[in-house]
Amino acid sequence: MTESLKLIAGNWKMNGVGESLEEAAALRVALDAEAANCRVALCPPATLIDRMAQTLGGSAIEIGGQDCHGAASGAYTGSVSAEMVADAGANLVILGHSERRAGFGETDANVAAKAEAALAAGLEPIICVGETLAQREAGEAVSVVSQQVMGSLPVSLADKPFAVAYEPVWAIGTGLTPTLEQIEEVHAAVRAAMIARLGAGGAKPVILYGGSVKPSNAKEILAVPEVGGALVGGASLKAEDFLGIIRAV
Ligand SMILES: O=C[C@H](O)COP(=O)(O)O
Repeated sequence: MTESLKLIAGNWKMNGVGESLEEAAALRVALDAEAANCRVALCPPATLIDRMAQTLGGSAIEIGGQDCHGAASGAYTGSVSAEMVADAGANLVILGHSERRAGFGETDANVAAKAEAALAAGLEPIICVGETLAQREAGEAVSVVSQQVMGSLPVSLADKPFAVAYEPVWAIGTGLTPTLEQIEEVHAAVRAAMIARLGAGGAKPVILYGGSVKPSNAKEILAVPEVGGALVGGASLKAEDFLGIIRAV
């Protein structure tokens, strides 16, 4: 069981232009006035990291990228390296989100390479895993997620700060969530796989839950054993919604 501070991270996905930073500014004002009982992060599109860093500079709110390339530099048109993400002002980076695994063919090995690159750039990776609906219905959720953890976490993470996010694919953006028992079962399996992969280094990092987290369900989900925070999509786009989740910690 981890003693680490919970982490509430907002993944804006491919949403947001400059004026969206007003939501980040509003979040900052609120959290300047009432300190959060947890770590709080916003992960905007890469184009907004720099301006978000200016908007949030000096506040406790952390900033994450949504992806990075596994190579340090080179002929990879359209890609962004971990060093670029860090240089723009982020200290975290989401890796292996199911939308990248499914839409861009990312494998566990790709994700592990990206995690190595993130570590080299001084970024804290948030490594995502999760089963599809077909895999859950086939009774394979625990085995699929455990294999993703084993394959996506490089052993070099053992003594470094990082997080794993369990996001059932079928719960993302659907309004559906697993039962609390299902969340507890998979989080326990993720923890076991982290320890199997990293030894004692797998015991402490937080395991986030992601998938249709909102102010109305955050409290019960965050109270589940081994749920060390949340990776929030849609409900992170508006400061007031995101604050509702932060206040549930
Ligand atoms: O990264 C965030 C997850 O994909 C969850 O998205 P959601 O909260 O919109 O379901």
